[in-house]
Amino acid sequence: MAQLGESRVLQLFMPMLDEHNRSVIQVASAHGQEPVLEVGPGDDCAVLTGDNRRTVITTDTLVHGQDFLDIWPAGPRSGGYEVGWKATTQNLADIAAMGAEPVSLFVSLSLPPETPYGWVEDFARGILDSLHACGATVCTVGGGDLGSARDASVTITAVGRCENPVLRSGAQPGDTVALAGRTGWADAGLRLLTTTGSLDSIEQLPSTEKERIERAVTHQLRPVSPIPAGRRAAAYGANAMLDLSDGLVKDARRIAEASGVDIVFNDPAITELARELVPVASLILEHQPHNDHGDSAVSLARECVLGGGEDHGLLACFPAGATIPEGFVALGSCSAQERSASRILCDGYELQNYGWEHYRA
Ligand SMILES: Nc1ncnc2c1ncn2[C@@H]1O[C@H](COP(=O)(O)OP(=O)(O)O)[C@@H](O)[C@H]1O
Ligand SMILES: Cc1ncc(C[n+]2csc(CCOP(=O)(O)OP(=O)(O)O)c2C)c(N)n1
Ligand SMILES: [Mg+2]
Repeated sequence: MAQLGESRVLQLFMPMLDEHNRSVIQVASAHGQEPVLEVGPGDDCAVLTGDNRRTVITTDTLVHGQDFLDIWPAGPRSGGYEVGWKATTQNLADIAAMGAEPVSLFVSLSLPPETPYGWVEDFARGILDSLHACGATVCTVGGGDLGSARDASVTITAVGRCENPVLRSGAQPGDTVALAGRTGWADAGLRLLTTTGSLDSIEQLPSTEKERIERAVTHQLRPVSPIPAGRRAAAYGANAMLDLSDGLVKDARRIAEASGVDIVFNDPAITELARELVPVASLILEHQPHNDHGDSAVSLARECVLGGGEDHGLLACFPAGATIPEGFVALGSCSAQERSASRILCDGYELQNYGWEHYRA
């Protein structure tokens, strides 16, 4: 990067973004939609054209050392491709969680000068491939910024459009609580990447187990959020929704507190979510025998499901008796808040202290 200079670095990946934007605008106009990006990268600002819908905007940052590692202890890397992918998914999920359609991304990238220039090409490819994998079919890249920093970091701002935003505060007693996408897999992947030593040994495992372990690692490095499910939830009348970034219990509590309800998960639904993770948990335990909730693979799989962040599934509350849209699985229901603070329960027990906390000592 230091040898190329800023404008040559931009020239490396801008054609890729311009081509993407042109094809998105073509797809949008073929569907009778107004092209949302009137002026893309290259001027002082992007210009987005309006339609009658509301605009939703969010921003999220990934920092080397805190959110990803260049080389993980178990061997795999988070290069430009993985960082671009993950930053994109994380922002798309927040847009989808409002019941909105992502229409443009703004990408601010700070890199150490010694970063190899291939990194930024991979980064741009990662953004575009995440858009594709998540089903964000009409999302352009409106622009961004390049800078240098000792540690790599990326901040993406995403813009979306919707008719009626689905907030966290609308859940009602009696609502069905349902999940689209996954929970627990990215956390299992993080544990595999950081604590199990080399992953070479998985080559000897039966193919179904090997496939699950690879799936967990992939969910940490390149998470996929079911973006169209957000708009579907809104169309089916969802009262509240958010994306799971910090863990099922912690994020469910955000809906519960904002709405003034309790949330009660069904134990069999949670057990079912954890089932496929049990063999992955076994491998983690071979290398790291203790966890906060006991030391059996079953309890560790459950801990990942309840407390693991970064899968960016969508948790939505649907009115009692409403049809749950395709792609969502019912996990429980909302009930009237019984105490002074909202509670998250499962099978009569209160669930506490699960989830990711940035400033934990
Ligand atoms: N530095 C900040 N300035 C203003 N608002 C912020 C800041 N950091 C977070 N927020 C707001 O606090 C809320 C929670 O943030 P966050 O946990 O990052 O959301 P999410 O998990 O959906 O990405 C969001 O509405 C966000 O806009
Ligand atoms: C090196 C490294 N350490 C720890 C983690 C785990 N981790 C980092 S951030 C996070 C939670 C989600 O991130 P956040 O920025 O809070 O997302 P938001 O809630 O803003 O969408 C988790 C589980 C990681 N991915 N990489
Ligand atoms: Mg969110």
